[in-house]
Amino acid sequence: MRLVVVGAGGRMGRMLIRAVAETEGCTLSGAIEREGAPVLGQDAGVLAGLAPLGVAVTDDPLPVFAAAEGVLDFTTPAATTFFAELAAQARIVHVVGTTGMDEADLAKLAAAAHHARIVRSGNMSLGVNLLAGLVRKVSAALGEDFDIEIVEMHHRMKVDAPSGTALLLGEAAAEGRGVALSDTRVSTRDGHTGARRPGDIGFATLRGGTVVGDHSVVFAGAGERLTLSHHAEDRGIFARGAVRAAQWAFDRPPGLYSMADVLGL
Ligand SMILES: NC(=O)C1=CN([C@@H]2O[C@H](COP(=O)(O)OP(=O)(O)OC[C@H]3O[C@@H](n4cnc5c(N)ncnc54)[C@H](OP(=O)(O)O)[C@@H]3O)[C@@H](O)[C@H]2O)C=CC1
Ligand SMILES: O=C(O)C1=N[C@H](C(=O)O)C[C@H](O)C1
Repeated sequence: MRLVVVGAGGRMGRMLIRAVAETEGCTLSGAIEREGAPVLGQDAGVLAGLAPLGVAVTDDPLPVFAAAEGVLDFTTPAATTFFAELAAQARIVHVVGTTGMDEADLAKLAAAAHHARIVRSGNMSLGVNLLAGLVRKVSAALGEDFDIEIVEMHHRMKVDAPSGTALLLGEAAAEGRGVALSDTRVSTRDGHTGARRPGDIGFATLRGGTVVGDHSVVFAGAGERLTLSHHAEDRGIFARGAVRAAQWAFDRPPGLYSMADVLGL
């Protein structure tokens, strides 16, 4: 499968180039960065710490998308909505790992999915998607006597909060209870907050150092506490998940899919 990596110079972009190069049946057919990026013109393989792959990083996605079968996109919400339109026009698979997208961004992805095969997830790892299933079950089993708090920590460069993974886990917890996360979500607490409202799903965000991604879902009851956690140690888990998602989506009809669909969970 001929795959393009957009945001090629980023932390995930470089991991994605490596994952494509290491996956049998996949080739890197293009690498895109934004206009003016310092890595333009560099060989994508060298950029990712590999031998040269003969693919130069460019800021012109049109000819690159036209010659590809899929695009792996871990960039920014603005870039992802732009690439979604191009991927839909080119009728290629679009794997979206970008987080921090708002309702308007998601509506644009849904529109593009009428023509494109889009796989989107706040976390492309097997472990987190299994964890989401466990959270859904535990949340359903325990009910509202147990308060749910989601704690996440990421590296100091992360720009969005709560993380896409925390929100994915929050959605799973809310589904387990049969409620909407939008009605129960509490993402900030400061000052005299009053007592915790029954049924709230709380989020706490920590940022610092080089943490790849830690998530815990705490179920706190009267006299006991259950915690389900995932610790990402290497960004390779997200990159390999993204390549797997692209291969899975190759022969699917247009639509918006999740990593749970890819993994058959
Ligand atoms: N779903 C998942 O499993 C995972 C999701 N993520 C998410 O992926 C996203 C990226 O994370 P990370 O790699 O750490 O971030 P980085 O900032 O390191 O990488 C993003 C890259 O995209 C580039 N970029 C921005 N705009 C454009 C554009 N218009 N065209 C081409 N390239 C562009 C940036 O360039 P520049 O810096 O020059 O602006 C940068 O190189 C985040 O939203 C993060 O939360 C991360 C890991 C796993
Ligand atoms: O920005 C990151 O680094 C990560 N982002 C994703 C998120 O927002 O959950 C996934 C992973 O935790 C790393």
